[in-house]
Amino acid sequence: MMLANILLRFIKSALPLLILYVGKLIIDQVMLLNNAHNTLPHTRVWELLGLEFGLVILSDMLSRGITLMDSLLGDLFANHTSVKIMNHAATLDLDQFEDAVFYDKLERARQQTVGRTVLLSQVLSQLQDLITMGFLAAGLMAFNPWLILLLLVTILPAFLGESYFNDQTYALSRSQTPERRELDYLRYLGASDETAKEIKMFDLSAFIIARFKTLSDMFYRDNRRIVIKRAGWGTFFALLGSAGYYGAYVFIIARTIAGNITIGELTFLAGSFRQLRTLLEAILTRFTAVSQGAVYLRDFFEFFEIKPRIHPPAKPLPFPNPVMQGFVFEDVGFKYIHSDRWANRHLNFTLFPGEKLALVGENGAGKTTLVKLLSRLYDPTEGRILLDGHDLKEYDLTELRLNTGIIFQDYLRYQMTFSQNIAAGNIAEKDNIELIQAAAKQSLADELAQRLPGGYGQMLGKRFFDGAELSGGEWQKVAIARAYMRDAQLLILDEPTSALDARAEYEVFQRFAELTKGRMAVLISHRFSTVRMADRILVLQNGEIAETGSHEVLLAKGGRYAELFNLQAAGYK
Ligand SMILES: Nc1ncnc2c1ncn2[C@@H]1O[C@H](COP(=O)(O)OP(=O)(O)OP(=O)(O)O)[C@@H](O)[C@H]1O
Repeated sequence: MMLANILLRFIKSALPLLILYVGKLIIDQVMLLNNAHNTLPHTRVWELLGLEFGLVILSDMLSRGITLMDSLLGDLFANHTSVKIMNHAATLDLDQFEDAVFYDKLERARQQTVGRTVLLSQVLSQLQDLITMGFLAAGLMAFNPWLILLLLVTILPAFLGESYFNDQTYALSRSQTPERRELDYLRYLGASDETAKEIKMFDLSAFIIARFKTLSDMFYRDNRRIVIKRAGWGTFFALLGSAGYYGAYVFIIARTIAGNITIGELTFLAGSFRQLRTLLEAILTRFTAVSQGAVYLRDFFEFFEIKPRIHPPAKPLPFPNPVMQGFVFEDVGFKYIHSDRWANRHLNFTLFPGEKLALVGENGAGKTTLVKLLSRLYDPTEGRILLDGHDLKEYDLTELRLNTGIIFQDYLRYQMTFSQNIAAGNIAEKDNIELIQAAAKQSLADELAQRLPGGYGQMLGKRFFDGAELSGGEWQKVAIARAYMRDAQLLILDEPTSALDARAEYEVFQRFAELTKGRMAVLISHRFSTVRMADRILVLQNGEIAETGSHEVLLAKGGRYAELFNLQAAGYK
């Protein structure tokens, strides 16, 4: 399609000169026939007119074909780049997403797919117009080369001016990316199904709108400065261009009056000149758009230059099945990107095959961070994690993920069907309805599906038509089912039961214990009724392990665990 587009444009670029030249022949012929003494037949002039008509029709048809291909190519380009961005984003690490600089890049790259679809056709049009100009200029050149020079000298400042202002606009918009992100966020806060409840209750809309207005006014003021300057200089340069054009026109007319050239040549030259000027203007305007597009394209490529830091080894070890020795943490420490604080430090423990481990500790103690390290969402800043005697980094990442079932406290509520929400735990099995139902039974989500009008095909969430909204605990049951979708050797539940009622939580964990028999499991919970079911408990404090042992041992010890346990127990007495 691209090649056909180029070919059509190339053919079309020769037509203006041809049409003008045939026009010149027609006028010269008419002048000849007008001569009173002439007795020549009229056929030639009609032939020429027919030829011109044919050329104009051809030019029209070529234009249609080019527009059609531009629009098809533009759509393909937009789809292709969106997919490329999503694919690349999928390869990147979790901590890269948690970085504001990265987010800005992603945001700017994303904008390219929407805003730059016409770039391709603009570049091609630019080439086409340049070739047309080349043809026209060759015609002019035959007459007087100085005219071309005059035209160039008067038009050049405009090019330079435009490219200067492009850089300015780009620099400004680049510096505004964080604020633009905030603007988008405010727009979302101000009008979205997820935020409406709180915004209404706390009456925050005036506050949000005021902030939005402050930011958008600031953008307006910054942009206005450049736009006004650009308009001023643009007008001046355009005047210069027109002066050059009319200077040349005066010259041609003078020569015609003096009888040095024919009327046909006058129309040809004046026509070439007018077209050259129109073309130059078009090229100039497009030059702004193309060079703006080109500088923005840099963001696009910058995004693709970001490479993930966590990658699979060249020769990965096969994932052990079954795991024989378990996971060993050797003095593991971890700091989040841009943070000076250790979120985890000096972690030394083993997760044995078949063991149920519970992590307890106050908010921010480092429990979630520990399981993210265990599932290799992050690599340790210091120390290492071994699986069956080999560093976790030596295993294939995909296999490791497949062998780890993890449900986070901030799991996603997919605005998809009930069964898709469960299948998210192992999307390869999305059509395996038996497996989905079995997983739902384990997590108590099955009863819920029976009550929904659409059953397993019921759309969940409020975003799409006919979606059913679930309660917090109901969503959790659906999310927990995801953990049972894969035959993972390590299951991690990071507090996904906090919204379950007491009976449901008890049942969920009973089943969890049964189902994970022989497999490794890590539970994070603030409810000691749940925690005490674990074989062993790690008590985390400020990112480090303060105590470890079974519920009974830790209670008898009378340390931190006993203190937290008694605090909670006292509330129930
Ligand atoms: N993505 C992140 N970027 C930077 N710092 C983080 C990030 N996530 C957590 N932290 C910091 O790391 C520390 C440990 O957080 P973590 O989420 O592991 O705690 P937690 O024990 O799971 O807490 P909670 O009981 O509240 O879930 C906290 O002080 C937190 O501020």
